[in-house]
Amino acid sequence: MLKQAMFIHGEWITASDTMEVINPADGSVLGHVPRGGQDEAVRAVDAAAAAFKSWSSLTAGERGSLMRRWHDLIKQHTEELAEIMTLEQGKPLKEAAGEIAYANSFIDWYAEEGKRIYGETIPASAAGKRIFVTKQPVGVAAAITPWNFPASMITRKAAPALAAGCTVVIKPSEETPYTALKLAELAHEAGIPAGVINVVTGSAAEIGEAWQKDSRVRKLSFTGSTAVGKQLMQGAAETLKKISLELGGHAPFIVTNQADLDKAAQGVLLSKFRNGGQTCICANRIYVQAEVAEEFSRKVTALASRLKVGNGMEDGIDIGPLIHDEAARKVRDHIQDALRKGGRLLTGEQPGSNTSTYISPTIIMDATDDMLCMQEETFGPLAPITVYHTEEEVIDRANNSPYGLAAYVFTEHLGEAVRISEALEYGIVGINDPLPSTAQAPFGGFKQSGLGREGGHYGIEEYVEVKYISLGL
Ligand SMILES: NC(=O)C1=CN([C@@H]2O[C@H](COP(=O)(O)OP(=O)(O)OC[C@H]3O[C@@H](n4cnc5c(N)ncnc54)[C@H](O)[C@@H]3O)[C@@H](O)[C@H]2O)C=CC1
Ligand SMILES: O=C(O)[C@H](O)CS(=O)(=O)O
Repeated sequence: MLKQAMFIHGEWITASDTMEVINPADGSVLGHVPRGGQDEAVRAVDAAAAAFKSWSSLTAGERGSLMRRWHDLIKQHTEELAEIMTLEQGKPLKEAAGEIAYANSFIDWYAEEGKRIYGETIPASAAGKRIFVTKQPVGVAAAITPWNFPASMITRKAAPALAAGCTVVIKPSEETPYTALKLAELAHEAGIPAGVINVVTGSAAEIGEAWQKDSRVRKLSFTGSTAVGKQLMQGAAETLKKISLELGGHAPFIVTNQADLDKAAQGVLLSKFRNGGQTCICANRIYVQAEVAEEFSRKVTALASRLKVGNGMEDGIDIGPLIHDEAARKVRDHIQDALRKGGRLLTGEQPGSNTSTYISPTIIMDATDDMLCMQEETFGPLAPITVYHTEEEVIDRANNSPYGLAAYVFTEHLGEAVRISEALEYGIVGINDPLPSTAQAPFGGFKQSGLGREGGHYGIEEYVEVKYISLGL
């Protein structure tokens, strides 16, 4: 089930130098994948460059049909893919199966969208000329992806790339390579030609550097931390690649005194504790209007305290382990800092009570803006709640962040919803919706949360070049 090899030009490549893949549920070794480096990175670009001409020469319909077969195989293998994901990433099986469906929805959507990469004609200002605008695939696209969504962060890049006629080289996170390798195996089984999809495992720095320097790589798409994103952007500048960056977030979650408090409390549960809080768009700062603060905090605490934490392979688990000890340590640091600065623990992790990768959903009331959790992304199951008084105040506090990925506002008042959502400096705003992500909509952030969009017709534009043809008659 777990491929212990890289996938380049339709072949499984092993190596004597390998990297351990750890099961976050118990720290056991799941297997070993090749520690690829510069040579393997270049070999993958060789394969993708060699396959580009034939792949881009297919019609969009022919590429779409092959993508449809890939989609159908992924659907048939959902159970196996979900098990692989839970073993290497930790999320509960039901959530992993949900991610497989979400990942597959990008293949489904872009198998069709490739047929709608329209150009245009423009009335020429000069007599005897005709102006045509066409769109062509950029070429070899490199995708570097994170561990928190091991399937969907790959297909959110590979699907539009393939549909547009590009070929791809993929480096999954060293924490979660097996999901990516299984997706590549199924693509091969679907008949997607050798070299169109290549997966390289190994040294992130070496592989990343090789792809940044390689002029044949015309597009770099990255999902991960803002720090690494900035580094890749600098490297991509050397050969002026097109770049898409989906980076960190620090989402404000606003509950006004006009909110349906049951809906808002459920919204916190879905936004904050999905994937154990290890998502870039989960609620990080909860702002509740003073008049409803106590009632709301009681509701959300009652819901959160019922969530079951444990090994994602077991039935009935709502929150699995965090990805590794370092991630768990950061969450505990945020909890202890908040309590030291006057936060009130409503439910969850008592400081010093636990050092494992399992952290109970934790809610802290009376949060203040000087707390670490109110300034930097926690990436774990901690929900700090702070009170606000006026609409102007909450908009200013919500926007006071270097991040601008997702934000949420819960209110039943239409005018309030429109005013606040328009004033929020975020690329994604959920109004009474804690789960906005979907294949047909543009996902991406303002400020230091990234560049470009993934999903929807915006997402395929990232993989084409616009060509203007001027015809003199
Ligand atoms: N905006 C979004 O959609 C998402 C943002 N993130 C952000 O990423 C962070 C958590 O994910 P991580 O995987 O730990 O992020 P990370 O940035 O450490 O790693 C992401 C990917 O980049 C690779 N990488 C790391 N250093 C590299 C280098 N020097 N050159 C080339 N590749 C390199 C890693 O191997 C991995 O494949 C959080 O900050 C989270 O907010 C994560 C997922 C989605
Ligand atoms: O990496 C992430 O956190 C994802 O982009 C969030 S989502 O697309 O699964 O909502």
